[in-house]
Amino acid sequence: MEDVFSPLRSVCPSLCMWKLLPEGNIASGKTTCLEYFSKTSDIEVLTEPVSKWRNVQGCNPLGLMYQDPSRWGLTLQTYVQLTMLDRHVLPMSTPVRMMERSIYSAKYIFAENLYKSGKMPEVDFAVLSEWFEWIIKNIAIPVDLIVYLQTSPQTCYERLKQRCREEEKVIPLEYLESIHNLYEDWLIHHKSFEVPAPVLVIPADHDLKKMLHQYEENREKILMAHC
Ligand SMILES: Nc1ncnc2c1ncn2[C@@H]1O[C@H](COP(=O)(O)OP(=O)(O)O)[C@@H](O)[C@H]1O
Ligand SMILES: Cc1cn([C@H]2C[C@H](O)[C@@H](COP(=O)(O)O)O2)c(=O)[nH]c1=O
Repeated sequence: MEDVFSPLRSVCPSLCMWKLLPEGNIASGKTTCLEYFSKTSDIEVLTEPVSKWRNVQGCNPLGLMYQDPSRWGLTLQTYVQLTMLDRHVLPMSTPVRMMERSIYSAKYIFAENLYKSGKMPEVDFAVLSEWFEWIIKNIAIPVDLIVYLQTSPQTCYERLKQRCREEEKVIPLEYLESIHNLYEDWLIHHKSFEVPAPVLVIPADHDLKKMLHQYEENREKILMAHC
């Protein structure tokens, strides 16, 4: 797709090409956040390709992974990595892009969790890791801001049950606690992996009304802080 802003960018190189990633635990409210900002003009919103993860050529790697993580974890995570990369490299057609999660959280949070919990065999993790390292070394994946929706695992557990996605019915609270801890170590405590962009933390245990209020309060920081 043609980059419609390229003539202007030669005059002003920093011209508002702003890529931000809402990140957070499962059912923390990322999609709801994206839906809210999608009403703003000149923003492109890329939701997570969960429908692909639930149906690739008639197969459901997400469902298979939750049923038998040791057998299907690599299958799912390989496909998540591919579909995330595909989204990262899409040419931008608006000055601001919000992309739900990233190739980074797929690896640093979900693949890591499978491996650390003993559910991904070492060889699977090694192969996935080599793919990941090759990608981030050879393909530019620019990110300007991470918006971390910080929730308690308990809140996510309640929202997850309310959303009631068939594949996720087997998820226990402990799984959300592990994902939460990995996110906190990565984005808050800086204890695990390199963080690819500055992080804006938004407390996200609140009801929808308060969340929308917080999004408005942070609108400038979220959308255009660099311009
Ligand atoms: N602030 C909120 N308070 C209560 N329920 C919420 C809130 N934000 C989202 N939800 C609900 O929680 C569920 C998960 O939200 P969603 O935006 O899909 O999360 P994510 O995309 O992070 O998985 C949905 O049913 C959604 O309607
Ligand atoms: C990135 C990623 C996601 N998943 C799983 C976790 C959830 O069940 C869905 C995503 O839904 P959400 O409501 O947007 O959190 O996909 C995974 O297993 N591995 C991954 O890398």
